[in-house]
Amino acid sequence: MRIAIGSDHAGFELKQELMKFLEQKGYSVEDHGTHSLESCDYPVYGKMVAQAVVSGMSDLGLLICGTGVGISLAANKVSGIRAVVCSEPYTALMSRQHNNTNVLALGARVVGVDVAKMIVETWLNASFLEGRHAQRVAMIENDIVGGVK
Ligand SMILES: O=C(CO)[C@H](O)[C@H](O)COP(=O)(O)O
Repeated sequence: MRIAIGSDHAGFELKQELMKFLEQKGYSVEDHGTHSLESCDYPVYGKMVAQAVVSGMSDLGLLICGTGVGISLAANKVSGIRAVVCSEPYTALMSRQHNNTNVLALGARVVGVDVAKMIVETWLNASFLEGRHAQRVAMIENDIVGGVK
């Protein structure tokens, strides 16, 4: 599986840790930056990783900023992206099973390295349950709720 990863300066150190973790587990990781602790703008990395996923270059995306919020908002602006911010594994699991999320965002100022690894592993090992959830995700994708677009 190919994973696109990106962060701003606040998420840089956690990104480096998670890249090592994922590579050790045999994932192919594409690093979209940032590449240092120098202050930078999270929307740039959110968009790059989102585009890698919707283009099919990567299967899933992993994003990290201080809280995970800004970078997930940026990713969710790209059509076809369903990004979730998680700070515990249960939401990560459900977001794959029920919402078919394709980007996971983490807050490096919120979760420690070990919890982050647990969240990432849970998310990657889960899969979409389809059934009733497919119809609901389609409503989001097509922006149709109650027949109103
Ligand atoms: O969490 C974030 C966005 O949601 C950013 O990482 C955070 O806003 C960066 O802050 P600063 O420039 O003060 O390091």
